[in-house]
Amino acid sequence: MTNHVTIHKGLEGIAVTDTQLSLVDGEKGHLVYRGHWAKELALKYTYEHVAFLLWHGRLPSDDELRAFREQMVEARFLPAYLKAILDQLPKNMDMMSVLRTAVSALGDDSYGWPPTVEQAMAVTAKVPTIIAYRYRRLNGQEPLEPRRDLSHTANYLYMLFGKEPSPAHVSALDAYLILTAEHGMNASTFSARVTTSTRSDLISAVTSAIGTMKGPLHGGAPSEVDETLAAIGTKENAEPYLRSLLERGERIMGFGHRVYKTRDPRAEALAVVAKRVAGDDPWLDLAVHVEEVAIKLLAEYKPGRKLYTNVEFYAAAVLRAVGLPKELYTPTFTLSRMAGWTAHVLEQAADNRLIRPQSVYTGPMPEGEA
Ligand SMILES: CC(=O)SCCNC(=O)CCNC(=O)[C@H](O)C(C)(C)COP(=O)(O)OP(=O)(O)OC[C@H]1O[C@@H](n2cnc3c(N)ncnc32)[C@H](O)[C@@H]1OP(=O)(O)O
Ligand SMILES: O=C([O-])CC(=O)C(=O)O
Repeated sequence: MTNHVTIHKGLEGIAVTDTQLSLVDGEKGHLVYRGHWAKELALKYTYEHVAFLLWHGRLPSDDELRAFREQMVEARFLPAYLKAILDQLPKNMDMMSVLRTAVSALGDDSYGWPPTVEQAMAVTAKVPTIIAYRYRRLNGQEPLEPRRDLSHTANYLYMLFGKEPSPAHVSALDAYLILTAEHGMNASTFSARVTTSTRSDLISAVTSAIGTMKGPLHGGAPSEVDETLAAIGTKENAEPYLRSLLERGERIMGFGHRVYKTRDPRAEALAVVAKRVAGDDPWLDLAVHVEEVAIKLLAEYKPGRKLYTNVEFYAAAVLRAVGLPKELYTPTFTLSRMAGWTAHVLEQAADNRLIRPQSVYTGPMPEGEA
């Protein structure tokens, strides 16, 4: 019977659920969160507004936002046992593995089934504190407690660098966190939904998602964009460098997308944010040139594949401009996607069906009758 099953490797083009959370239109290059253009949300609102929107289905009133912020602030602090775990982890464990472990360790019995908005908020609020705690320890600095008077985004930068960030840096990072908060059935969100579909808890779902986010074909790309630019070094070297990469059959990080067959609308928006926050950085000037050359060469080497800039290319530019080191690019992407993953967990749980696709066995059969 399985012989008649069609195989869809990578589940390309297969819809596994309906969703109220986001529309990713790959042909038109549109991204909508619950009836709002993501790029407009990024210009007008804060991360807290968008988390509320994703979890509750509408933007908050002023009073609701105030109460919501207070709850998020209360949830930012790490329990002592988690700090002790973080202190025990080996120094050579990368930040995504640290996050996966620390988030998993939060999973006490307050995270029982069914998942709730309170649970989503409790873990989302702690992720910046976990990253900053570990970052400062690794750099030989005393970790800082969260500040109650700062927004989610400003407090993250404060806990990392020990000084209140400039409004320009906060609004640039908010724009990035909003633009990457949610993105349909991407690989890590799918992981979260598969885990939830077994009626496992929210912490387990987020832990699955973090493991999936880590890979260089998904959330791991922006630090590799940084490395590519560093290796290119000068505008003159862009074409020979990228050509030799493509000749060797390698991929140019920050380009191509499973859904977008045009420029990713988030790349469009982040290029504007990057220009605003890092206008005279020669790195950005080089990035704009590299983008132009990469698109030209991808059309030459991969005709008809429609490979354009994805979110990760200018994500690297914005994250660098606000002072983040490249080992924090993917963890910061993870921090933003917490709102999207947990919103999907809530949506999956509300109308659950076990996700269990088929596979086609191609191995040998045992000899003799069954
Ligand atoms: C937040 C995010 O996850 S955004 C994506 C971040 N990832 C990256 O930037 C990594 C680089 N990009 C890629 O690897 C891919 O474009 C992906 C994984 C994002 C999407 O890949 P898929 O939908 O599976 O596309 P697929 O692998 O089928 O690629 C189609 C063709 O284009 C090529 N291609 C795709 N992206 C690239 C790239 N960045 N550089 C060079 N060639 C590429 C493939 O080699 C393939 O060529 P072929 O048909 O000759 O074999
Ligand atoms: O949608 C995808 O496949 C990857 C992506 O851009 C994201 O998760 O933001």
